[in-house]
Amino acid sequence: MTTDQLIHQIKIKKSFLCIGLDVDLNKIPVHLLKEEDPIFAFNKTIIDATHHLCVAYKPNTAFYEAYGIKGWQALEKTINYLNENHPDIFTIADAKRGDIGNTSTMYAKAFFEDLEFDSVTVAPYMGKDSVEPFLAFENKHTILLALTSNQGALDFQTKKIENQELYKKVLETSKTWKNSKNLMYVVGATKAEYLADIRQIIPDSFLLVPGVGAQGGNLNDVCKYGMNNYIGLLINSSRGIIYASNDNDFAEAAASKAKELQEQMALELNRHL
Ligand SMILES: O=C(O)c1cc(=O)[nH]c(=O)n1[C@@H]1O[C@H](COP(=O)(O)O)[C@@H](O)[C@H]1O
Repeated sequence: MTTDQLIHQIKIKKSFLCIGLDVDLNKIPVHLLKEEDPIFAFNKTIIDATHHLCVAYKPNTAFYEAYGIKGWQALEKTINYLNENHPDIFTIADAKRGDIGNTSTMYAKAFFEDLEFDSVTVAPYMGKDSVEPFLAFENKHTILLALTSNQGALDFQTKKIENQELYKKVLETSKTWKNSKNLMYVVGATKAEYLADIRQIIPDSFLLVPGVGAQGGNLNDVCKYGMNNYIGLLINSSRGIIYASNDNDFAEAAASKAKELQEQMALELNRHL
């Protein structure tokens, strides 16, 4: 999917919500555990109930890898279900990969060619030659970790080297890489106060912003400092939506939480556009 198509979807749906499909078998309704593939059954029901309220889904691959081959099969079924039934929805493999060049190429093939995701999250730590193999794929997006939502983000990302914070160096340097137009960036919703500075360096790029809901990030602050002329935001919530209830009404409860966020986003879009 191209960025223009994503922006078009945001305008149609009045939503820049990304729903995180972080499936934990200890948290899903017990009746689903009787299904042949409980993870896919859960995802399908959540997708059916929420697809009109969001523009993106983000399965975090850890939650699938943890269940071995069955988990990976559930991930494959989930992306196939999305691509067949909702081709207008942007898909993110949250895998946080990145390695020496030939290995990164294989990671990119796994997520872009085999599983056919639109994007993958990538760590910048190994530098240019670890990220460019992902950027080489046409109409696919590499979402680079810039400033993450967790406490440990302060251990390295905000530390200064050569008088500049490391996360700013990541943003600036990555702009010089081949096919950098295919980059988006992760900035945690818990770090909204940094967004004005971030927008100075990357005014036009899309940001994936996780951390509203369970981690306490504020949607209004993120929009105030992070939204640009192309909207430029995908705001993710995982647990706050998919585990709104662990009873028979889990899909309705998820849809209602997603709708709450979508309505706030519609207000922000009205204010901004
Ligand atoms: O790359 C991510 O998506 C990510 C980056 C980050 O800085 N913080 C962060 O929470 N995430 C992911 O976003 C999701 C947040 O989930 P909830 O806290 O349940 O909404 C998880 O899949 C995290 O792995």
